[in-house]
Amino acid sequence: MAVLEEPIVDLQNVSVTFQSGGKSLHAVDKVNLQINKGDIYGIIGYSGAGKSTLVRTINLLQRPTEGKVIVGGKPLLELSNAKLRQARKKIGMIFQHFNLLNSRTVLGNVEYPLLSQSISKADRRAKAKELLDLVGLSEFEQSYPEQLSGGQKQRVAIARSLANDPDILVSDEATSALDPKTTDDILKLLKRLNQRLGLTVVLITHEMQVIKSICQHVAVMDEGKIIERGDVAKVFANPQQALTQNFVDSSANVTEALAQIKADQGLQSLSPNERLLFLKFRGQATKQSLISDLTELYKLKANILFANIERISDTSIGYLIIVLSGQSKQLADGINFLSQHGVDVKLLATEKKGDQADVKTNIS
Ligand SMILES: Nc1ncnc2c1ncn2[C@@H]1O[C@H](COP(=O)(O)OP(=O)(O)OP(=O)(O)O)[C@@H](O)[C@H]1O
Repeated sequence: MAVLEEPIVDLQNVSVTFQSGGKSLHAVDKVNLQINKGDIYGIIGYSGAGKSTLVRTINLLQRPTEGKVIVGGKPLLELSNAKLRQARKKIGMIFQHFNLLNSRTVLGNVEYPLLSQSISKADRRAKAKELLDLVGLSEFEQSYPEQLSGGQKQRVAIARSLANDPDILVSDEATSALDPKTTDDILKLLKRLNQRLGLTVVLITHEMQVIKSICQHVAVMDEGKIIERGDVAKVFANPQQALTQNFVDSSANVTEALAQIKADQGLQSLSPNERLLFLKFRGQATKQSLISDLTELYKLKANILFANIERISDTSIGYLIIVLSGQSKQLADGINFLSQHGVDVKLLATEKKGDQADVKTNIS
């Protein structure tokens, strides 16, 4: 759905400090975050970055130590308990482990949030059935959670989170326990709900694929702070922070390939006229035949150990890990040639000079 220029979530200077063992831990540190109505906003970071703590301030499941939490124009910290309860109903939440009631049927789980509403039993039932239909689980209304797969359980949790017609859905690692195909199905469902119901989705994850597949905007979090944010394609196509770059690299399986190459004994046989290189191509550089130019212009041979392309919106980032071999002057000239053509070149390993034929590596 179209994102409106109207913040539905407005966190101003929000901090959460925990006291443990006589020490203060700044789980969230003076964060400002505005999320517009209709957006699908992803927050990415490694474990412990503060993502859960931050999103839990949106419905005051976690009260901030300082700052303002304004949701739908209302300053939540200033509301009476009754008004806060009403405001919270407009913020649905789903979790990694679904949090379903095992003693209740699927239908019973979806009806549960409506029990405190003053609506008739028939209307409550009709609403729950409608929601189960929306998430594609009508046939399972009399089943119990333990009879369902992980993906189905998450669909029940999504239906339940929609019972009070929320404006915002907060997803706390909702796909982390699911396999890739089921993850994809759940993300598509969230996208469909965003488009059909105009639901604003705020999701946290440690996986870039999740962000790439449905989010319009992203914030990268580290040590309680947002270190980079913006349009998903812009942030990931041109990361300004090393951590953001790490997410892009691991999404392209580069991190894994580097670890494998490091562990590989074949690396030990690098000879003095060989260089192990990590090349990153972006923009124009992905469209040129630079590797074959190395052979023609510098008589160098390139043995490709790993190749991949990460597509982010209309930008491609190419990754190559190669062993380049040739005479040392030409190796230096060839590497220079690549750099001059906009390729990011990292020398991963070279034979160590001296008596021993050890390999010196830069793979981190
Ligand atoms: N109730 C609490 N009391 C004390 N420390 C806490 C509490 N909740 C979270 N923390 C700490 O705050 C920091 C941020 O935790 P948080 O769960 O928000 O991170 P996260 O990015 O969501 O990571 P994860 O994905 O592992 O949950 C961590 O160091 C965590 O141990």
